[in-house]
Amino acid sequence: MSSSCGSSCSSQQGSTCNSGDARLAQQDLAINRSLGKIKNKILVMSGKGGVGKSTVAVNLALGLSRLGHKVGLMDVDLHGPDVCRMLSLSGELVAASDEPDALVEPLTCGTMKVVSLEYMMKDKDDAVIWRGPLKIQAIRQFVADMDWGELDYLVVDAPPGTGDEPLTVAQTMPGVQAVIVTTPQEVALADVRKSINFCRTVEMPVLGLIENMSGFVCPHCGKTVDVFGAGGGKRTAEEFDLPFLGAVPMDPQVVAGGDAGKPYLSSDAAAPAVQAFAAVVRAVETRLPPGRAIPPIPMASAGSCRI
Ligand SMILES: Nc1ncnc2c1ncn2[C@@H]1O[C@H](COP(=O)(O)OP(=O)(O)OP(=O)(O)O)[C@@H](O)[C@H]1O
Repeated sequence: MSSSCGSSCSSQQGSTCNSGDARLAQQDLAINRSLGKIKNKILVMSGKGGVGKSTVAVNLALGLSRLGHKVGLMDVDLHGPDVCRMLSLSGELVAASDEPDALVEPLTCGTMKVVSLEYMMKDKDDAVIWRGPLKIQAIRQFVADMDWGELDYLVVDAPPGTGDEPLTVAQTMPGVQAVIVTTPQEVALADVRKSINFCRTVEMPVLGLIENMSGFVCPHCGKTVDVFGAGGGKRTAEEFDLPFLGAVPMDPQVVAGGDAGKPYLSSDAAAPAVQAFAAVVRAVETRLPPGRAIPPIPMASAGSCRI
């Protein structure tokens, strides 16, 4: 971490650097302690915006928790933090005690622990104009200061692209694996290839690809209309020799659910997209088994949510 000081520190700056280094080293310890209790970390990312990454992150976390796993969900998408809105989750993040180094309790939604960088903003409608180092520090602090407890899965929702947020997650969370979300059209697939190359560069394994908005199943005749084409996600997965975790069709209920703060997995279980999401959740569970499953303990909800 001393590299952040540069080599031209004056002696006075040097002492600032040293105290900064000590603080970072202490934070590293806290991060390691926090992550040591988390069995699997999943970063949900996409090359392109609006492909359904937050929708996938929320429903994947919810699906895994419904299978009886202990799940945490962390939203590090500072520019469009949607996770709490999608869960109708409100409440305050509070420290467990008055001690200066007390851990902060995440919000709870059913048995899920949820944290969003949204809580770093004074006004939730403010635009975030943060430079890289501030974002990096905020994410590190969110990992270090949260009382995640023991988790089978921590699902992290990152903003689109390969910027500071996914890079910080990849560098801060050893063992984290990427789930890459795409839509079937070629422009989205071109960006997915960049995401795959990013994962290779930072040596983050790719757990698999998901093709979202993969056709629209007509509720009247049951016929599938390939609005954005179909099969591109699977082809890209094959091209890069990566697992394909499944294709989720378009369903207007996904939008309605997201806007109403009711996660899609809670809608009609017979809907093709609900079944497709459930299959994706099972594919993730199979490829990334939780190890020794810890029976879920229902937690008192610190906020309110609609799952
Ligand atoms: N399978 C689907 N069928 C219909 N609508 C969907 C589907 N998946 C996502 N959506 C809708 O598409 C919009 C974008 O989804 P979402 O916010 O999850 O994307 P994102 O990739 O996280 O966006 P951003 O780049 O802004 O972070 C939302 O209105 C969401 O409800």
